[in-house]
Formats: sequence, structure tokens, C-alpha cells
Amino acid sequence: MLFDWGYFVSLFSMPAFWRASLTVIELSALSWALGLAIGLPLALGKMSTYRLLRVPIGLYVWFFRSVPLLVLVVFVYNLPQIFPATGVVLSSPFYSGLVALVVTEAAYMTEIHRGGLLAVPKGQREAAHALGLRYLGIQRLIVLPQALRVSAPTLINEYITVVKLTSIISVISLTELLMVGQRLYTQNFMIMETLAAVAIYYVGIVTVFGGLLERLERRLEVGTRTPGTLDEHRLAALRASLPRPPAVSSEARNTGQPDALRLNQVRKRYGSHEVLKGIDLKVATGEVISVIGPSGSGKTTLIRALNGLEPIDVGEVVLFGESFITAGERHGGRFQQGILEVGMVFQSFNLFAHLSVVDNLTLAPRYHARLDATQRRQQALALLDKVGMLAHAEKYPHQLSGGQQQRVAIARALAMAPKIMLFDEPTSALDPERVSEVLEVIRALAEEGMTMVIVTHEMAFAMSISDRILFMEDGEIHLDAPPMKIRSGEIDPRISAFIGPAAVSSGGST
Ligand SMILES: Nc1ncnc2c1ncn2[C@@H]1O[C@H](COP(=O)(O)OP(=O)(O)OP(=O)(O)O)[C@@H](O)[C@H]1O
Repeated sequence: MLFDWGYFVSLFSMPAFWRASLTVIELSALSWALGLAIGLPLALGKMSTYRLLRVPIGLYVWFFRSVPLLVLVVFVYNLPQIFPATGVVLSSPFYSGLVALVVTEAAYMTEIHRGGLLAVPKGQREAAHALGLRYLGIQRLIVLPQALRVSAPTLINEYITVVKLTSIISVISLTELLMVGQRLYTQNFMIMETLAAVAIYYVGIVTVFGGLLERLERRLEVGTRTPGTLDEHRLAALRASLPRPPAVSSEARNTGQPDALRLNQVRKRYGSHEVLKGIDLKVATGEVISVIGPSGSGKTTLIRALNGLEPIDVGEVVLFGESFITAGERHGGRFQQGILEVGMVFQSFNLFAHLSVVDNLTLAPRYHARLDATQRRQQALALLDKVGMLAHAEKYPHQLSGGQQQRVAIARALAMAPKIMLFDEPTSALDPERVSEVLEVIRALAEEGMTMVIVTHEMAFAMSISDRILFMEDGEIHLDAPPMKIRSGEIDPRISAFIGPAAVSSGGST
């Protein structure tokens, strides 16, 4: 039997096929978009620490990924037999098909989104938290934009799957493409020509809409964006238009003001391992404290406890004379206000990878509705200038070296005008030749009078910049002394050896 090309071609001008194509487009787009929207909160719920959310969502995903779509479609279409009230909607094959597809797609999308959400580094959530963003703000501004980019190729693939799955809805007599074709070939027996045309209609829909989504994906991809460095001429013009960066908000020390920070008997354990064993500490306004000690002694845990990134089990953190964090309590108005007064810089920078350098700086002020958009940008540029990064303002984090990223991270923390800066091993992830550029920025802040607590392994730097050095070991502070006392040799020789003779005798150089 020959292939009837004339008949085959005539099928592309048949209104019934075009109407059916429209049905397929509507059904697939709606199912995909609703599945995508519903899958997102389900994925967040499935990752939640609350069992009451996690378990039912897990069961939903397991069940609806296991049930064949065909079975579900027929079941939903016949639901009015049990619940007559549902007939208002479900007697329509389109809406029955839509419900079945959405229920199935939401289960698949939950897992796709979960993959995207897991791909966003935890450090970025912590950086956002340290900038005072709350859960929903962190999800909306940091996590979801990046998670969606990660899962975009799989989401687009899922759209193509949905387009093809709409053919199953023909089982309940929806006049989609396959149904129109079936009606034709049962009358004229031109099976091959009709099915070939049906296939081409599907291919056309997938090509057009899948292609559009892929274009959108490419536009959203930041990894391919490579804005350049500003040249000297533009840099000079920009610099001339900038305001002075905000001054460090520190009052003169020893003026009878309460301590900037005070820790009262802070304890923290992980399981049976007590990592902080009743830490008492006072940091006066304008003071620079360096925390040193062997690996695993609790330095990072201590500094993370100072801004609530790590909950404490016992004790209290007091900020400028007011209770800030107590055991088991890291929320409420005082905590949210306090967190804005404490800036944090992380070992691994934790810049927001989907935002340009300048947008990294404006994000938190925008979230907290500080200044207007122009002022925020001007302030951000001024801070970038202060850390020597103005020429790179429009770049993305992936375009920067480690030292440059860390300088941006410092400027980002400063954008919220904190009264205290915490540094958690700010140079540990850097190549040796990049260390000094970051240390110089920290030194400049110290000279301006910023109150700072710095966890560091840079002994000479700590000795040169600090008012006091804390030596931690096994969750306790074994030494709290000014560098002068360390240099005078009045301390435990073991600690002196840890600091190293070169650093002890250096008296200043880094
Ligand atoms: N989330 C966690 N769960 C369990 N144990 C942890 C956790 N975080 C830290 N610890 C443990 O607490 C102890 C102190 O860790 P911490 O990171 O505070 O030490 P550190 O002095 O900063 O070390 P380093 O200089 O190597 O960074 C270590 O024994 C570590 O294994």
C-alpha cells in the first residue's frame, strides 16, 4: 500500500487538528505550570525538619509517582460516581485530564525542585541569615532563583514529557491530537498518514515551546555572563560621583558604654561532645579580638554562636547591654534587630552566585527597605571602592578570585552598617598570595575603630592588629591577653610555641 502524500499534506490545513493542538498546548502548559508551582512548596516541605510535613509529602510523592497516569485519568473522570458534586468540574475530559496530570506532575516536580534546592550551597543561606533575612526572604531572594536555574533543564524536559502525556487523556474522549487522528483513520483507514501527521503536530508543539523555554533558560544562566572590569577612565568618573562610604559606627571605647558583646557562661554540645564549655567573654566597643587555637577547639562554633548561626544550649549573648541570644532562643524582635548590628564574614565567602557584585551589596538594604534604590547603589559602590573592588562592580562572583570575593563579602556585610564585625577564618580558603589583600581590608577597618572578633590562623596578623588574643582549646578560653603580654613572655610557653616565635616577635608585620 502506498503512502498518500496528498492526504497527508491536507491534514495540516484541517481545523480539527489545529483546535486539538490548541487543546494540547493549553493542557500541557497548565499542567506543567501548576505542577511546577505546587511542587515547590511540597519540595520545601519534604526538606523540612518537621516530620508532620515531611512524612505526608513523602507519601504523596511515592504514591503518585507509582500510579500509572492512565489509571489515574480514568479514576478521576469517574470520581463523580462516588462524589456527585465533583461532576461540575470532572465531567469535562479537559478538567479531569488536567487534575490527573497536575497531581502526577506535582509529585515529579517535588523531586526535581528538591534537587535544585539541595544544589544551593548552605553557606549562602547562612550569609543571608547573617544579613537579617528571614526564612521566606531567603527562599525568595537567594534559594529559589538559584534552585530554578539548576533544575531548569530537567523542568524543560518535564514539559516535553507532559506534552506527550496529554495523548493519554484521549482515553476519556478529550479531543486532543490523537483522538482527532483516531476518529479520522477509523473512517478512512489511512492509519499511517494520519499518525504521521499527528506525530508532526506533537513534534511542532515540542519544538516551539520547548525551544522557547530553552531560550529562557539561556537568558537566565549567569555562568555565561562575563561583564568586564571598568577601565581607568570610567572608574575615575564613577568614583568622583560617589558619596563617602558610611563611617564605622563605633563610639570611643571606655566611655562607660555597655560592652559591645558579652557572653555569659555559654555552653554548646553536639551529642555527647561539649564544644563550648561555659565561655565568659567581654568585647568592648572598638576592640579587636582575635581567637586562635588548634583545630577543633571550638573557635568557629564560638563565633557562629555570636550571631545565632549556631544555637547555644546554656548561657546568654548580650549585645550592647541587652539580651540578644539565650539558650534555645534565636528569634523575636530583639534578635532580628541585633542581627543587623552584627556583620559576618565567612571562610568560604558565600557570595550570592546569581547576583552581580553590586547586587550582592544592595540585596540586604533592599530587603530591609533602607535608603532608596539610587542611594543603595551609590552606597554599595562606595563600599566596593573602599575594599578596592569598584572596578569589578558589575561582575559576577564566578569571575572573581578568592581574595576579590572575600573583599566583596566584607563590603556586603558593611552595607548593613553593622556595629560589630565577625570574621570566621577569612583567609583560610585563599591562596597565600591573596591573603594580604584581605588582611589589609580588615586592618583598615580595625584602624577606623570597628569592633571585631576574628577567628584566624594568621598569627602575625592577629598579633599586629588585636587588642586581645584569645587562645581556645577544647572548648575553653585558656588565654585572654593583649599582644604585649604575649610578647613579654609572661604566658604559658605551650601557647607561645603555638603562636610561633616569628609571630610573637614580629610586632606588626603580616
Ligand atoms: N554541626 C556539627 N555537628 C557535630 N559536631 C560538630 C559540628 N560542628 C562542629 N563540630 C565539632 O565541634 C568541634 C569544634 O568545631 P569548630 O569548627 O568550632 O572548631 P575550630 O576550632 O573552629 O576548628 P578549625 O580551626 O579546624 O576550623 C569539632 O570537634 C567539630 O568536629
